[in-house]
Amino acid sequence: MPAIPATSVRMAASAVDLVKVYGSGPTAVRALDGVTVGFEAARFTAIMGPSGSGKSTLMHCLAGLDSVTSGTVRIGDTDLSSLSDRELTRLRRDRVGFVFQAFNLMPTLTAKQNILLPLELAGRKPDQAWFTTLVDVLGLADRLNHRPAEMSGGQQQRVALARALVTRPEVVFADEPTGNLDSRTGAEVLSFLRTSVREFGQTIVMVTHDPVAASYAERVVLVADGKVVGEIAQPTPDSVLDAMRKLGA
Ligand SMILES: Nc1ncnc2c1ncn2[C@@H]1O[C@H](COP(=O)(O)OP(=O)(O)OP(=O)(O)O)[C@@H](O)[C@H]1O
Repeated sequence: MPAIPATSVRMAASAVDLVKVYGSGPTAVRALDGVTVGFEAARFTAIMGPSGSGKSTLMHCLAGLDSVTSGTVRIGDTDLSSLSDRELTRLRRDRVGFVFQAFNLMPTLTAKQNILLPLELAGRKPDQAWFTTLVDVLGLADRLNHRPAEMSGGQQQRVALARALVTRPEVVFADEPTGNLDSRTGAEVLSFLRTSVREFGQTIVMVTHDPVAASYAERVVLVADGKVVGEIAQPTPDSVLDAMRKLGA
């Protein structure tokens, strides 16, 4: 059997020479200026950088939520530019999960209905054991029949996490998932994200401004002026803060 080279790690999401320009002419903004970066499967990576550096744009392009000006984006081995709009919609639905700062739950649906919505839209049957695991680990068992307005912010974000993971997506993109939470509730959400990577092999890519939140990740990718300018392995709040200060953030 041929040996697998030590360098062959599986990328859940990647970009090569990614450029994103908003607008045209003198007012054009080069939000991403040639980004090449990979996000390994079953790893928890944070993206950090000063305000306006291109973090959200990078994540939106990786997730197929925004078009790219040039360069290549892949989810797994799939080049997003090779997909029709319909195929892209299906890829986002079936292979990617999203968590946003504003929980984006459907107000008229119960927690359970919100969690199961992605499967419903895909016409897929829930894996009952996986659903129960998610609900238990997230402590949502006694909230399943509540509507979002009847839940705290932390509970709503836990429902959003369950919804993002229920399809077992190849990668979950989280945009400031703790931005609207107090620090204790935020820590619970971050601990769950870490658990989902360690115990369930989930891949997480998270944009954050918070060095403490970033320290839950295994790796921090630093972005400045639309470029990847460095990374930190096994980040701590101090090492992240230090790197951010050097970027002038
Ligand atoms: N839809 C848009 N149209 C025009 N310019 C945009 C658009 N979206 C983002 N930009 C610009 O692209 C650049 C990068 O924005 P982006 O939101 O990706 O940065 P960010 O690092 O996520 O910022 P923040 O930390 O403040 O959320 C900024 O200069 C921003 O003003």
